[in-house]
Amino acid sequence: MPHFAANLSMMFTEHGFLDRFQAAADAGFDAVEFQFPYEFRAADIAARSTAAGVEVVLFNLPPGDWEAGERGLAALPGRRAAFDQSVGTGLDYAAALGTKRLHVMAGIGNPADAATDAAYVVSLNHAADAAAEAGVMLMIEPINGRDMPGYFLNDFDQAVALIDRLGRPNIALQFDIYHRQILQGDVLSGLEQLLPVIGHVQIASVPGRNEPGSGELDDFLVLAALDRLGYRGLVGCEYRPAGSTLAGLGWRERLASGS
Ligand SMILES: O=C(O)C(=O)[C@@H](O)CO
Ligand SMILES: [Mg+2]
Repeated sequence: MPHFAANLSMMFTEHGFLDRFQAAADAGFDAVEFQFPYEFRAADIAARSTAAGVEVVLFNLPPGDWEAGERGLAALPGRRAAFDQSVGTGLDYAAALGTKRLHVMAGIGNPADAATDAAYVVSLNHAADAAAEAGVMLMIEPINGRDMPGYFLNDFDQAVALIDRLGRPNIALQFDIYHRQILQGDVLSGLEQLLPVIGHVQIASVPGRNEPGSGELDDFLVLAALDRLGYRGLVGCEYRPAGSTLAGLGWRERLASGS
């Protein structure tokens, strides 16, 4: 059975953010991830994750001005200084929380635009240098255009070609099964082919983005395939519980029992 991390931006939202660490631990998780921790002090988050005994395995770099529509800065030609600053902030939080994986959001932009593509490459190279010094892996994640219209990185082939082109050992693919199924399906072949460049996996049902096992895909078959393929990394539960978080956790027992 894969090693699961509760996504605290989507799960346990019955509690305030800082209380979600203990709630996840009480529900049997020893690892958590979340999207943006930046409205809280890193020291306060570290105190809560340590007290709860959960490892913080992944979060995102600051995404720019979310309210104004920004969804990451890496591919924005005019936002290089802000991107560099976001790398510093993300790495400071990672050091305080003991986190070894950071997701770099690309931003809204046209993948066919040469200046945008060039900005993305320069940004990722810069971030990879800084992250390598800190022993941190950077993740890039294709995101479907229904959830995030106009997102620059919206294709798995595009992401893998970029990882190859950059050739940086600390840049890997965040394979979100939910986005993959919406973007192109063929999930099992994708996992098998891309395993060497996968640094983190996330899961949610499609199309509802709810608990695994509640959508169009046989999520249990996919999770079994991850085991069979030898994936030993984390699987982030990046789903919105259909009801209460605890009531929705029965999928773990169903997975364990194979029913
Ligand atoms: O939307 C997703 O999928 C993510 O992994 C987020 O971190 C991006 O906001
Ligand atoms: Mg994701």
